[in-house]
Amino acid sequence: MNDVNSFPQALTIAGTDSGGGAGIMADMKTMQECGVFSTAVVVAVTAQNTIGVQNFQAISPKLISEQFASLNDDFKIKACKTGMLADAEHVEVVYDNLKKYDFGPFVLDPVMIAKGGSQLLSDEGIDAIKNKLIKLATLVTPNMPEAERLIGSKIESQSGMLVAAKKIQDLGAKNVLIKGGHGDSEMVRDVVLLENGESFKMSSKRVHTIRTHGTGDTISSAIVSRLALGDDMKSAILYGKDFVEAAIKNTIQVGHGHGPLNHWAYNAEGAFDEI
Ligand SMILES: Nc1ncnc2c1ncn2[C@@H]1O[C@H](COP(=O)(O)OP(=O)(O)OP(=O)(O)O)[C@@H](O)[C@H]1O
Ligand SMILES: Cc1ncc(CO)c(N)n1
Repeated sequence: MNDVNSFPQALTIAGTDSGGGAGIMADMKTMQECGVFSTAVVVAVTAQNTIGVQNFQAISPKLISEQFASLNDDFKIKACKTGMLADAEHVEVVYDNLKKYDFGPFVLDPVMIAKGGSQLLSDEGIDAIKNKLIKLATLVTPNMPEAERLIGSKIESQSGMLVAAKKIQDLGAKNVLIKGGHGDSEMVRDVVLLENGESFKMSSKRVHTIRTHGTGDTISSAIVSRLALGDDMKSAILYGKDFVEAAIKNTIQVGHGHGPLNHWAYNAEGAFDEI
């Protein structure tokens, strides 16, 4: 008999972006391009575009748990990630559900503030991630301000990024990727610390563009996709970096502000040169 769940399936647990460039929308577009079937637990709905977040509302914890149960009843999720979680109550309900079900390796993207400056997670929510949810994480992927918030101090240098990664690992995450997209240095540097103690950096030339909406969602979703396909953590992270780099470099002209990435680009590099 055919196994109804033989096709690789991944899950994003996050907020929607009506503008299509970040959150669940960026996650599902990325997973689609990476060749996995994507599913979603909606934690919050934002009214958002490339200019900013105009409003958001979190979904009731009951309905969030019902979404988890629906997925568990019918799918075989091979890897999952979280994005925008809104507040402490919602971090807690996600924690409870991730403890309850086996959805494979868990990538925690500790989304705190959108590119336009809006706060997408309350201070209590940040504490709940730091004290609880992070302990379930196979990989955590903070950007620089998020990493600083998690460790409670400034990161001043590249060696400081590795020290910070170690402190974040000590909070309970198995593997740590600190993303270096923020700032204006000519080179963008991400730092990785793996479960076995191996560390490495991923460097690329900064693309001078304001069209960087959803970079973090995109790299974490590409990593989750590769984990769902069976990659080891290091290969999945290296793939994620290549995927997001192509998506940033091959700009598409959409929206008036922090425009979305080109999620087709990795699979079609060169095809967008004339657009
Ligand atoms: N301008 C850029 N040029 C090249 N690479 C970039 C640029 N901005 C971000 N990146 C890369 O994109 C990935 C995501 O990094 P970033 O620090 O932007 O995450 P983020 O702040 O979580 O994103 P967001 O909150 O918008 O989703 C990293 O691999 C980073 O190196
Ligand atoms: C819903 C949502 N999730 C994440 C981000 C961060 O990219 C955003 N701007 N909006």
